[in-house]
Amino acid sequence: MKDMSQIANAVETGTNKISARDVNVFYGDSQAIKGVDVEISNNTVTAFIGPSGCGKSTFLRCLNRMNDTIDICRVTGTIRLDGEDIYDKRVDPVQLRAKVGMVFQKPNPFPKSIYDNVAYGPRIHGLARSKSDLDEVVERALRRGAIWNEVKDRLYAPGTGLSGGQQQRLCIARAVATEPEVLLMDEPCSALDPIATAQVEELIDELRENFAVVIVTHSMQQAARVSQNTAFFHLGELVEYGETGQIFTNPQDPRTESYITGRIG
Ligand SMILES: Nc1ncnc2c1ncn2[C@@H]1O[C@H](COP(=O)(O)OP(=O)(O)OP(=O)(O)O)[C@@H](O)[C@H]1O
Repeated sequence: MKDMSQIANAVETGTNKISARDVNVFYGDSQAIKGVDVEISNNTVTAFIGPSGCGKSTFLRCLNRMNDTIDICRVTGTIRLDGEDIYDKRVDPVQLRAKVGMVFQKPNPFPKSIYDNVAYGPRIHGLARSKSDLDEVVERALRRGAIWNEVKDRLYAPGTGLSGGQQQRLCIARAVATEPEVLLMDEPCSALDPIATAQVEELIDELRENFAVVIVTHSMQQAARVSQNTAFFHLGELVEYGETGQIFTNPQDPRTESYITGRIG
């Protein structure tokens, strides 16, 4: 078993955006995450992989305090964003989630127009001073979501009327509209067909220019295609963390090797 400081220091590319130390998560009496240490780099896609139930989504939700919304969930340890403890009592979780945006497994546009889906966050966070400001914010976000060309002539049509892949890119546009610094994606392609998946994967690669992206995926091929760093979780532990190429070609822990060769999971 690797020393935790070795795991924490295993990835040295880029600057660290998020630093987690000794994170434990409990649902009631049951422990879902055990002593996780990890550094998430800026301008990098970090993939969380591991068998079903190993805690990937639970740990991802710690990074923007989405677990706060689950009554029986308790988080201990320290998670810092740019050095600031995100669990400090003075941190407003709503402001935090504007900085650390999230995209879910199933595209979940609001029952509003395409425009209003994207404008929602900037409006509540006061990011636009006028209608023309807001128009610009919406256009920039839709361009970053790689969906502008498909929707620019129907901005006032309902977001729910788009195809699944378009809805997911709309949700990505909605998440980036508040100018977050980190984008968390929980299996963002699992409800999409291969063409829409390829479009979203291409988009993820572009997004890392501006954000730290963390993606939970069941697909090792996807992790290999989109990420620079990979963290392998097993039974609530972070077993191995390193450059994606190294994790897939030269894993150091036998559990990682078993998973990537299909023997567990
Ligand atoms: N809201 C919840 N209440 C109670 N237990 C939960 C809750 N959410 C997750 N768990 C438990 O925590 C553990 C980790 O679950 P989690 O969903 O984080 O794993 P995962 O690796 O993301 O799984 P999957 O790949 O299947 O989505 C599991 O044992 C799960 O049953």
